[in-house]
Amino acid sequence: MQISPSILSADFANLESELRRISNADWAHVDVMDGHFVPNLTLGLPVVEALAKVSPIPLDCHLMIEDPDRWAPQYAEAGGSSVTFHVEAAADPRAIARDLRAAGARAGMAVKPRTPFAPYEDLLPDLDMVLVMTVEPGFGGQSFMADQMPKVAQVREAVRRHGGEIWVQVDGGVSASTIEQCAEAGADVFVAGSAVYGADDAAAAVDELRRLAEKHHH
Ligand SMILES: O=C(CO)[C@@H](O)[C@H](O)COP(=O)(O)O
Repeated sequence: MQISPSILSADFANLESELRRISNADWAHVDVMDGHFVPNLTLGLPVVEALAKVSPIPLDCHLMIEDPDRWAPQYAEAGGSSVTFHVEAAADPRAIARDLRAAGARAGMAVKPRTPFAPYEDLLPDLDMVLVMTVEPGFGGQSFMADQMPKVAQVREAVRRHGGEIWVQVDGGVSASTIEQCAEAGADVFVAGSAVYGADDAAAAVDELRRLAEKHHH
């Protein structure tokens, strides 16, 4: 059970100190957006490289970009301990996952809300994490899509059948009022942006999310 606060809702002028506010979290979720795969533009390789040098916790890079086949391994080399690409943008998702592992990162594959998981189940042996988006990617602060919970349960079941340690991550609208249904459905890594960075005490928000998710840990 792990908490990965999204720095999309942090103060981008002070990212080093914003990372220190969440040093009790397991990961710092870094939203890389290219203005093409999603209609928003955030940061890229040089910023990830700089953050990796100062972050007290490992970086969980979520690539919302075109051509992850070309770029994803470079985020591992830049210091991303976990790197997640979108299957919708991938030409050869298995090759990306293998390249990520070869570069020393955990390999994550993300699916947007309208993308089914079943066609990609055979990729599980090459994956360390599946990210089920619970909003349309692109922006923080959107409403949680509870209709994605059956997909979370489906991924959890596939992971159980497959065996091994593959994490199931949820991202988008995760807060104190929605995290329990995610955990109940089978998620074990929780991304939360506005629920953490919008709180006066970000570390306390992380602790509270962890406490709520642990109630449903199975
Ligand atoms: O990837 C994304 C958005 O595309 C997320 O990481 C959001 O940034 C999460 O923000 P909240 O919904 O928790 O505010």
